Amino acid sequence: MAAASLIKAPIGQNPRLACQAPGRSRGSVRCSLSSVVGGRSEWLSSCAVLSSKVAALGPHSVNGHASPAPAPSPAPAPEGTVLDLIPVSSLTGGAKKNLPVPLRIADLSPAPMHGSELRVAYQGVPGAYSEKAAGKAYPACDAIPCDQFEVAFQAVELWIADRAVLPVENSLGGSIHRNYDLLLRHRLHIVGEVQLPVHHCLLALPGVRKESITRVISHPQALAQCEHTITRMGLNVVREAFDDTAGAAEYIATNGLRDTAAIASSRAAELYGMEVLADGIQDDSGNVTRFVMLAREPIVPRTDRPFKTSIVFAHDKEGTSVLFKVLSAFAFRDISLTKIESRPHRHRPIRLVDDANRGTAKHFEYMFYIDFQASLAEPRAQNALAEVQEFTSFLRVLGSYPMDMTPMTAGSSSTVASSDS
Ligand SMILES: O=C(O)C(=O)C[C@]1(C(=O)O)C=C[C@@H](O)C=C1
Repeated sequence: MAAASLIKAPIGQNPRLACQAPGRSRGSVRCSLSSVVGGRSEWLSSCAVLSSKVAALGPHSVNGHASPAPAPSPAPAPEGTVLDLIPVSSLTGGAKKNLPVPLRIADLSPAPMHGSELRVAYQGVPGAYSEKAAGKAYPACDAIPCDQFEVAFQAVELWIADRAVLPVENSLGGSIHRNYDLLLRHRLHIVGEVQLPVHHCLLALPGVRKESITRVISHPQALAQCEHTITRMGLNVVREAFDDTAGAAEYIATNGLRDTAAIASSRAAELYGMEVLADGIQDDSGNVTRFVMLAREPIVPRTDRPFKTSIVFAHDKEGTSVLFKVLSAFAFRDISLTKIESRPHRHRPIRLVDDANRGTAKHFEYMFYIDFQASLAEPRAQNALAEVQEFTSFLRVLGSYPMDMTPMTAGSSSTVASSDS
């Protein structure tokens, strides 16, 4: 992929949740990104800050999506007024409206809302693959577009959304590292996974011919997934990264760009009045992206269907030798791993070896992410984790959730791999 420059996504027809600089909020959620970085106590206090910001927004909807957290509070009655003396049951009509509504069991339950009421945050604008993944994970949900992955996490934390559906890996482009980092920085739980066949199209404004295109814009993952096909098509183009695939199509349409094409879905073509110049341009017809479903509460792990468990761990002294020990804890119990990923440890970026090691070499410390095929309800998984805990200085279970068992044929999109909806 050619070096990519990031185009600032325009604020187009699609309202979406956005992170904005303080003081620039226009009906969207403002959030302090730096405040959510750090340890647990920092995280908790930052939640309080973010929650109070949402409360300060009042009972209005956010980009058209009602937020239940800051419910309209009744005007407080002055102490010792007549309201204190009248039994509630004897009040009718308007007077009753001013009294607090009793909490119901449903208000206390962390269980998700059902059916069309479930609000699901995704990154991108309508027509993005993430929107389709949200619909596959939670049919008939109210899908909430967010301009960044971080915003989707915060939308769930702040009760603006009930779930987030975010991509973590693709069969051609590999891992979406940003979401691995965010999983660690936030306290959401993985409650399901969904695999989506991704079928890319080359879109341009109506009447534009391939020969007049000098630039192709899209999400970096989509550019990577179509890299060879675009080259093979003989297009003499620069490739530039954009926030999301559908956003790239929208940008071309909004600005009337006749020298630029977007890699996006056929649904994005319909939504933004674009023409499909080429269909199925992903380098492999079996191109699949795996998304995870995130919630504020974990689901109860079960053993009556195939489950997957995702963990992240680190060790502050032994470095990568701990990896060998951890892998053996799973191997001895016949537990298969489906994914292993490493990310640099933020707070220990580079360590110079000391004199005793007589070297000048530098190395990084890593956080390791592992997905294994077992439910946390299984004793073998519990025993493996108990052993892993002995070897590691940090261990967190990101979630134990039903596996998406959809057969991976291009175009298939039937299974919902979640037991929480
Ligand atoms: O840009 C989009 O349409 C997205 O939903 C994002 C995304 C990704 O992040 O990988 C999702 C699926 C495809 O792999 C390409 C892009």
